[in-house]
Amino acid sequence: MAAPMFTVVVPATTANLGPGYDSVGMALALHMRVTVTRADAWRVNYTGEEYAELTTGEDNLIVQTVKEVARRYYREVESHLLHVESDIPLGKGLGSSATAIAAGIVIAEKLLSMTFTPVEKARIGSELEGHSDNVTATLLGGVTVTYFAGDSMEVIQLPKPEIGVVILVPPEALKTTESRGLLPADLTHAQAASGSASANVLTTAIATGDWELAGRMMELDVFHERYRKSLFPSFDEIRMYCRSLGAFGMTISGAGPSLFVAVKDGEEQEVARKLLQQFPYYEALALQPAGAGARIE
Ligand SMILES: Nc1ncnc2c1ncn2[C@@H]1O[C@H](COP(=O)(O)OP(=O)(O)OP(=O)(O)O)[C@@H](O)[C@H]1O
Ligand SMILES: N[C@@H](CCO)C(=O)O
Repeated sequence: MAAPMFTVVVPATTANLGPGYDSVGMALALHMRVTVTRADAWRVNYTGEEYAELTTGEDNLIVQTVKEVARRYYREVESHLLHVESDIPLGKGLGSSATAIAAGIVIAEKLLSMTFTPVEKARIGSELEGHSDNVTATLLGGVTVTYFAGDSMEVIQLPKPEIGVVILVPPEALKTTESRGLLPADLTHAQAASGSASANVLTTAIATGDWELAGRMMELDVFHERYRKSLFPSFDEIRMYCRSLGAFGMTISGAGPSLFVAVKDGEEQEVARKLLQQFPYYEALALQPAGAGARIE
């Protein structure tokens, strides 16, 4: 068998952070690793039971992304074996599909000997994912704030925040398409103005490191939370309990079903332990944000 050529490391993400719907994402120090080896046909090997359900041939999302990037640049790409190890829960609101797309973009860039700018990568990823929040954060790392509409793509990258993170992960996955299907087609002008205001303050507070304020804004979403939260057991009780523990804020992670809790740096283990004790339905992951995005190791 041929020797491995290179390994791509890609971070999980939490998207939206409340009112930053489809725009704000944060990379998390929880990773997928994809090792690439020359092979006669495309094949993907997954380690671990959770990922065993995924397709392993040309229809796999990582492979499709590699081939789509090559097609867009009128290039041919040879087939490879991809060996995937991931600590990222699948379909649980931690950007697993975005990590697959980001891995595909970075693999294509390497195999085709191309160099994309960060914004080019974010644009390709957003077009494939359909929205820009988690795919930009997983590609670039830190916190990313994006505007993506048609031909227009704007990206602001903020450094890794100095906070701790707790992610509450329930046992059942929830497809993003299903969760998006719960959202209304329209909001009133007043609702849109309120959502825009809380998102503006959220991102400015993150940029200035004011997480007390950012955490309060995380809980003032009008775009999606009220339509989704009934799917997540004990949502309001968890929010109240997080406040009693001194957390900055709690909201849905991405499209759910996981929940994202922002806490003071260094308090994530203790808050995770207490949340697990109180809400044993959820697994509690104590994490840190990640400064680096998808990269070759
Ligand atoms: N490592 C991977 N390799 C190939 N396909 C993947 C991989 N990870 C995720 N996918 C694809 O993405 C789907 C899950 O995407 P979905 O958007 O529903 O969840 P998510 O990305 O984890 O959540 P969210 O977008 O809310 O953060 C899987 O069912 C699978 O089709
Ligand atoms: N912004 C997306 C994130 C999930 O991919 C949503 O909330 O549907």
